Amino acid sequence: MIPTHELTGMILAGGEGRRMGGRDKGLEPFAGLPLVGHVVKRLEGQVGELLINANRNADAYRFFADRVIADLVMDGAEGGFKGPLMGIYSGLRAAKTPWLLVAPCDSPALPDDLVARMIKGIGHHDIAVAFDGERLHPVVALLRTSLADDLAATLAEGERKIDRWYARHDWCRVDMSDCTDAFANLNTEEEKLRLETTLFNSSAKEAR
Ligand SMILES: Nc1nc2c(ncn2[C@@H]2O[C@H](COP(=O)(O)OP(=O)(O)OP(=O)(O)O)[C@@H](O)[C@H]2O)c(=O)[nH]1
Repeated sequence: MIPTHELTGMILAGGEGRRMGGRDKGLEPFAGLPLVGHVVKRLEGQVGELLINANRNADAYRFFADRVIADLVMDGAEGGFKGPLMGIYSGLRAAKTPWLLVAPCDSPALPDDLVARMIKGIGHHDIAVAFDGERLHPVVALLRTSLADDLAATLAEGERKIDRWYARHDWCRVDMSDCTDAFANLNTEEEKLRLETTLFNSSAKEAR
């Protein structure tokens, strides 16, 4: 089992948010909190250091994390916004622990016991990826930070697909088919409104 002090948490919030009009999705107000705040609640206290990976508004994100990191520049040729695999790489390099747990900023309903499930599910593998019963969620993953050099080489080859990089390694799925709804993510204003209503309704039901 991976102890908390050997695990860094990182919330990916480095995207362009094009489908949200170019807004910084992690800072979008959602059910009373900036979106990223909901994901912070799922991870805090269950990881050692908590990082947020963001390519803008670092000052705003700093409030929510121990450290804010931007995407690394590869060979002086690339800046941010090159996709989430670049964010994962930046996290693998920034983490001071043997393990990194990654979660996206735009999934506010992730399970409260996400960290425990991922730790239990990884067994002796090097990468664990959440599986909702139908699809994999490559940005919900637990990884060995010693994979950073390999990922650097893979990025240098031009690879940007997360699942293709995982497939080169000893990886496993972590079954979360009992909580498919937890992986709802929001990309557009419409999805944001719909999910906000769903979440508010469900908490109202729970309160009764
Ligand atoms: N670090 C980093 N994270 C990214 C990048 N692109 C996407 N992400 C993150 O990956 C997760 C999924 O992102 P998407 O919804 O596919 O992309 P997005 O840029 O947020 O939104 P769109 O531009 O509408 O596709 C989110 O947590 C994003 O913040 C990137 O270039 N760098």
